[in-house]
Amino acid sequence: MVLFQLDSCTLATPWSLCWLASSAQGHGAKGDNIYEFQIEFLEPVEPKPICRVTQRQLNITVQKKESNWWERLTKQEKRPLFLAPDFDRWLDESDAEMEMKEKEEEKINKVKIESRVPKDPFKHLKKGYLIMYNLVQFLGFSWIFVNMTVRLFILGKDSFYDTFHSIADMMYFCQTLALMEIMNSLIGLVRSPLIPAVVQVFGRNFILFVVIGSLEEMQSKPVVFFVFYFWSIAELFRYPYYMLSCIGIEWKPLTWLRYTTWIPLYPLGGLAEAVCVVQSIPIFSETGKFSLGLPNPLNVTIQFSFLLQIYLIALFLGVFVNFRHLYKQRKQHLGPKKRKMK
Ligand SMILES: CCCCCCCCCCCCC[C@@H](O)CC(=O)SCCNC(=O)CCNC(=O)[C@H](O)C(C)(C)COP(=O)(O)OP(=O)(O)OC[C@H]1O[C@@H](n2cnc3c(N)ncnc32)[C@H](O)[C@@H]1OP(=O)(O)O
Repeated sequence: MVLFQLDSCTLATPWSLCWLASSAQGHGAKGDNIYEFQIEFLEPVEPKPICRVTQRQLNITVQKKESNWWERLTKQEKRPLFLAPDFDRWLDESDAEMEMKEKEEEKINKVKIESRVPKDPFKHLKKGYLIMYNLVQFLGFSWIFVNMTVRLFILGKDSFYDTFHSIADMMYFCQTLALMEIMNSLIGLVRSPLIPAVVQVFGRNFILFVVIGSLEEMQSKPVVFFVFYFWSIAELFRYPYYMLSCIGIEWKPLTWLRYTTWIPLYPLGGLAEAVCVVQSIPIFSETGKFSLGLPNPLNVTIQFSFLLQIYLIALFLGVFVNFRHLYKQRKQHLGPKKRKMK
């Protein structure tokens, strides 16, 4: 390794701007010494080279006065012994021409595509709305998560029993607002397919508003803690990911978290929701709440607890549908990128 301390790096001789003379103090093949070199270029170059000293090397970038092809680098025909080409960055005439052609074609294609796609006059409004929507949801779910975590640390297991009473209002707010996700998908504001969004939002809201919200007996059960906790952890990564994507920023660790945390959380969340439903069945049976007495000669009543048993199957299917959807999304965002065919 050669360590240099750069003393000077100049283009010498005022009568011709063809020289690069450099001198540096450092530790190299001749120990601590002053190392110098001079190059006389074939044609004139710009007078101010860019010098950059890194721990490993000294980079001097010299620009040609006129951008044309030189037959060789130095005026003297024989290449100086200390000079060697860097083939990693080497370009010959045909490489450079190809590169220029590709760039031009890319530019033309971009202009063609842009002129084909009609400009959306509400683009900024839509983006503004999505940023605000994601920000509000992020703040809401962060509040839920922090509140629950702090209560868990302070109260321990006791916090399980009154999760609903301290969190419900914010959860109602966030989950009601989440109905917009169905709307966003329906009007094509975001690229989410409709079915996973419907399954997600209705599935959660059914648990929140009907199974827990309508039965006081359910509200003090510890399972509520787990349902709310699993929901909120996932959203801590999802909404900031969306927010950044709205402004065209991708932060790899966040993308990874958004498309990975659901792997344990989705089955756990689905399981907690199923436990909720199972625990509510005897309560709905006893109270007869939401049971439908149909006006018919046999006097048949459709028990809500029976519908809940059917819902358990739907929940299992819903988890499967969304798990598959999220798996596809993960592959698309984190899987190996497909190379463009030339
Ligand atoms: C009416 C009958 C209903 C019957 C229901 C019956 C049963 C239901 C059972 C339901 C079980 C639910 C269990 C569940 O509640 C358990 C849990 O949630 S546990 C906690 C863990 N959960 C999660 O991690 C899931 C979180 N939720 C989601 O991921 C979404 O809601 C989901 C719809 C599942 C998937 O999202 P999406 O389809 O949107 O995929 P992407 O995130 O990849 O987004 C696709 C592209 O759209 C862009 N996008 C989407 N939304 C936004 C936004 N708000 N702002 C900006 N951009 C957005 C996104 O960037 C992607 O674009 P690109 O591909 O270009 O990157």
